[in-house]
Amino acid sequence: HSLRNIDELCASIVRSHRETSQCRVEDLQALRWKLFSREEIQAYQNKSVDEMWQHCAIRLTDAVQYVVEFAKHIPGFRILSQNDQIALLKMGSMEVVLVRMSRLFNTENNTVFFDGKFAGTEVFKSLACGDLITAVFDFAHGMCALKLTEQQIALFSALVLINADRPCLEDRGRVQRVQRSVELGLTHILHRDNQDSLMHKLYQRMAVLRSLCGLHMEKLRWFSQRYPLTAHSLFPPLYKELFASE
Ligand SMILES: CCS(=O)(=O)c1ccc(CC(=O)Nc2ccc(-c3ccc(CC(C)C)c(C#N)c3)c(C(F)(F)F)c2)cc1
Repeated sequence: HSLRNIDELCASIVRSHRETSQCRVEDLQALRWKLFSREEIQAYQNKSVDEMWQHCAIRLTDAVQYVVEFAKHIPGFRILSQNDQIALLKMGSMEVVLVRMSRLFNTENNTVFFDGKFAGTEVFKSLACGDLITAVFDFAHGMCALKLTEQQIALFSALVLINADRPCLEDRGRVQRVQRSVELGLTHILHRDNQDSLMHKLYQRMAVLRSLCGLHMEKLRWFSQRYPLTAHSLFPPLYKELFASE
């Protein structure tokens, strides 16, 4: 890999990240004090479990669709087989959504951008998934503490997605080669920013992400058993395809 290739790789991943972010972080920073009123919070808390799950599944699927677009523009992702692309998205898209979501987190009042305003954990009470929501918020806090730049987040997101350790890959060797080039890109960016020490912290974040998404799948299994009709006929097809473990 000549340096020029790595620079080109980083530039295309950063461009893809910017073009596939549902909204620009600077626009949302202006909204960071736009909180839900007591009545609006009450309305969310009055929703039934399956109503709130369906509402969140739709919001999550919106965010996942942008991650699918991001993946398709990563050089090296496109050259993978269809099956390997699906396998990587099945395991990694939720993780990238959570990395992206942490950019829209206000650590001063512990709120995250959701449905057009900034929501605290109490908004999600009717999901009956307090531990998952707490874990999502804690992860966002941890990510904010690293104060990553958009370029660092772009390369980190690509690395979260292109992970050769994922189960059921057809051509693990090819995924490894793409993963290594993205790793080189991330270390190159961190070195250029004089933040080499961030690399091991980012690997720790990846481990937390994996357990977080494991918890999400566990809750989804619980929910699908309890509310099969909602899970099978009211969830967005992409959500079911990516997260339902059938
Ligand atoms: C700036 C562009 S962007 O970064 O792409 C972007 C652009 C828009 C948004 C808004 C957005 O979609 N926020 C949102 C969506 C769903 C959820 C959520 C809801 C419930 C659950 C639990 C599960 C049982 C369904 C989970 C999980 N796991 C996640 C959340 C938040 F995590 F906060 F609860 C926020 C966020 C980023």
